[in-house]
Amino acid sequence: MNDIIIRNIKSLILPKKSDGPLKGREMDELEIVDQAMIVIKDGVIVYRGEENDEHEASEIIDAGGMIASPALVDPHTHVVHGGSREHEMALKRQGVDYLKILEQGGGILNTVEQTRKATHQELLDKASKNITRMIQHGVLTVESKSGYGLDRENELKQLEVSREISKKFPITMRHTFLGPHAIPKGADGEAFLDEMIELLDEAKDYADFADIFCETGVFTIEQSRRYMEAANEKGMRVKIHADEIDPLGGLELAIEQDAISADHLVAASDAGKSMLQDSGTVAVLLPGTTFYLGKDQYADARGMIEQGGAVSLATDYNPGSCVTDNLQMIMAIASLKLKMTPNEIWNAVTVNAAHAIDAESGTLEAGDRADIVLWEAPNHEYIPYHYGVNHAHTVIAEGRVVYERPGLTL
Ligand SMILES: N=CN[C@@H](CCC(=O)O)C(=O)O
Ligand SMILES: [Zn+2]
Repeated sequence: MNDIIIRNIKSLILPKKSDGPLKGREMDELEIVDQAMIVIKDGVIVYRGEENDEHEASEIIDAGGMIASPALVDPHTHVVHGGSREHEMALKRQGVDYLKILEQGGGILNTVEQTRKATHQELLDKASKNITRMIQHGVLTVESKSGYGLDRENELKQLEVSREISKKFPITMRHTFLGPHAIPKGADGEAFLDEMIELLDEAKDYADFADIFCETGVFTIEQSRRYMEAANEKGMRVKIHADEIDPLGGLELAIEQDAISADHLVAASDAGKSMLQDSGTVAVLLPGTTFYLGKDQYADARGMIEQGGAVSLATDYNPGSCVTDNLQMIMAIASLKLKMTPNEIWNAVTVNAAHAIDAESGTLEAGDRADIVLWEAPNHEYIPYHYGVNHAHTVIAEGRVVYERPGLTL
């Protein structure tokens, strides 16, 4: 006997299973099965496809004509941090630049102060609220970075909290050590980087990946290369915050260092974009950040896809440059500003996002974890179209309903 059958699914959205990320034209392919069902046993998929009468289960969920998909994957977040930075909103609107705020000791460094002050429990309680909202919005796989500690004690504290979240919630997590996220006030960049390279030996017991913020006034290409080489030598797969504001050649460096992902890429060079096709690096685009910083130039998703690259999307949830837990909002911005097609967007927040963090690919094959979302929407194109609201109605983690949208109490 199976545990659960989900019946009466209007359409089932199925990204294509593949060993690597979907690249170029493949990103526009999506299988849609109409009038579908999903059968689950012991938290894994037994069958998904056209509805039939061949299965029995102890529990039947009537999807009532909703659409279903694998749960979403958010492959770039800074969900563990202290404090908040709403006071920066006014500064930014007055035209003060994001990097200028950092240079003056604000921005990331402000969050560093607040994160250092916070206890483990305070960080856990705060991040739990964000994770709860992410789950309510249909996300069951999340990458989480450190980077607001900038010293041994506080970087490891962030990573410990991150690991505790994965025990507390029914989600899959990947943890990333982002020690070189900024240069602490008064510190020497080179000496600080040496410290962070040394810390990799301990961080690798807590984190799956090593990341660095390569940007003007933060870490140079040469420094980023030094860090990535050290991490690779220690057997850690690398990631990089690259070409977010200035075209430094971070994407080329990511590919040279066989990074699992290169993230941001708003100012990536044409040479870098053309190299994506033959690389194992996923371009993780964060258009919510461009939107939130009030900029006009977005990452060239079309150029990357048309040249055969693999593109993914993430919230980049963080307290300064993109304060949203809602990946559906990012799907809308990807449609409006990155000009990605609905199929590309769905692949970018499922299978390609999973490949960007080496997680299960979320294609609902038999044997896969039953992480599923029932969406109150007539079709998959509707979700990026009707923006800014939550379309997730029921979220199922490993075959268990963990969220159901509450109604009004009138
Ligand atoms: N750009 C660098 N790091 C984060 C922002 C962190 C912050 O502003 O607190 C990002 O990915 O956008
Ligand atoms: Zn980031």
